[in-house]
Amino acid sequence: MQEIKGSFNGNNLKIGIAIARFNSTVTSKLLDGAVDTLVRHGVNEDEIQTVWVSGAFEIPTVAKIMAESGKYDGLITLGAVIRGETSHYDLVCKAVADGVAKIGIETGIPTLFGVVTTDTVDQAMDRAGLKSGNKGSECAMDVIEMINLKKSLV
Ligand SMILES: Nc1c(NC[C@H](O)[C@H](O)[C@H](O)CO)[nH]c(=O)[nH]c1=O
Ligand SMILES: CC(=O)[C@@H](O)COP(=O)(O)O
Repeated sequence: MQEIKGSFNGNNLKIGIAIARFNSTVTSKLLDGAVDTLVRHGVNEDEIQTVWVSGAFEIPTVAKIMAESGKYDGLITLGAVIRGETSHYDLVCKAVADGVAKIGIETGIPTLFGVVTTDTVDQAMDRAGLKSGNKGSECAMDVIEMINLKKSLV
């Protein structure tokens, strides 16, 4: 049986990050985790470009532009959608998840979903480096693996 696996070697990779300012106390920690993990796996920090948008809802638009630019081997999207009093949470979450998912499929550029969607601030913070890990760091590992997996498949 032949197994094809992606390595976690980030050397010479160009990574784009689309990140929301909304809940920046959380998203900035996601970014720190992502950049730290990318660099620790060989990505040159000068080859990481971060693009800030207002809120998570704007992420798919910018990420699609980045994917189609040809400048990046892979993308990470980072945001924090925290439930409020209305149904807005559900609409934003679905729009962002659906939008980000299409980017990788439509463009072939590995695009990771690093948007935490939580009921409380504590849950979001827990996933930005506290007891539940750092979603940004997880996406950094996974985008490197996906890029290298793609290289071995095409
Ligand atoms: N409530 C949250 C938002 N809301 C803003 C939207 O993302 C969007 O910017 C606005 O609807 C204008 O298009 N955004 C988050 O990232 N997190 C939230 O909790
Ligand atoms: C995720 C959201 O859009 C939400 O935080 C907005 O809060 P609210 O539903 O109370 O307007």
